Amino acid sequence: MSVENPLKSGAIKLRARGVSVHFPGEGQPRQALAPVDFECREGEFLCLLGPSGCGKTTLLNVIGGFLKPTTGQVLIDGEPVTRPDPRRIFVFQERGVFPWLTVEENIGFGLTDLPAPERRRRLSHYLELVGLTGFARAWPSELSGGMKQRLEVARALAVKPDMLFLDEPFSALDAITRHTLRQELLRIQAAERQTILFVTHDIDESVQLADRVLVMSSRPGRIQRVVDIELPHPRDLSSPRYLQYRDELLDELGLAHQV
Ligand SMILES: Nc1ncnc2c1ncn2[C@@H]1O[C@H](COP(=O)(O)OP(=O)(O)OP(=O)(O)O)[C@@H](O)[C@H]1O
Repeated sequence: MSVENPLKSGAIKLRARGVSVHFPGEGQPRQALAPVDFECREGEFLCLLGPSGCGKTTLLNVIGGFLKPTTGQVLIDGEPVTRPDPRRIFVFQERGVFPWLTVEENIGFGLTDLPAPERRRRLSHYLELVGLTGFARAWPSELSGGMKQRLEVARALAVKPDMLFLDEPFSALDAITRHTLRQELLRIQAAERQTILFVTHDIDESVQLADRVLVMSSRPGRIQRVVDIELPHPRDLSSPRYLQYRDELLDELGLAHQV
């Protein structure tokens, strides 16, 4: 079945052109990222998929303005990225929430400039969106790992970022929680129409979530292939088309037919 992807004609939000990164090494600099070129459209869910050490985080750091590339540039809304921008929010696996603030204080952290009624409205909207209503006054230490991760997503969304970057946000969680949070992220994205760049080394995660998967290979990291996942949501994880995409990506990463 072929599903026309409306994102294919949307405006380009992010454009990476010839982005490469060398880190200083013993002797000569080590190339972590070969020149990469890609685009991400408004409202798209793009996954960067690749093995450990292929440069996914390095690329994300360049896109976020935390790291200057050795060559090339990243443009967001046509503007070169030169430094971190509070309109673009990162969610990392280990970054965690602020343990000294309650759930609602965590979500409200970036909202202090808003008038009180709007702040209250956002707090209750995002508490509800991530299923934490009833835990507003709880401390992070009273939450499970999955709830903390939902809190982190709520905190990121509450400031209404124009892009969301997620670096393996669910990888420390158990398989069931991970699966649930992926569903929730998709539900939230459908409601909020966020543009999302999601880093993962999990093939299933990428097929379950992405509109497009950029498959990366290592040493130096490069974009090996771009795969459009033309499946409607919610995705049936046992459908022949789903399994076909999964096999295709396994094959692409050289993991097919291994025992
Ligand atoms: N600050 C740094 N200095 C030197 N080398 C670095 C630095 N950061 C990353 N590297 C190297 O760059 C390469 C890519 O690392 P990166 O963390 O981007 O990979 P990754 O794909 O995100 O890996 P993982 O999935 O394990 O998080 C690795 O070989 C790593 O050792």
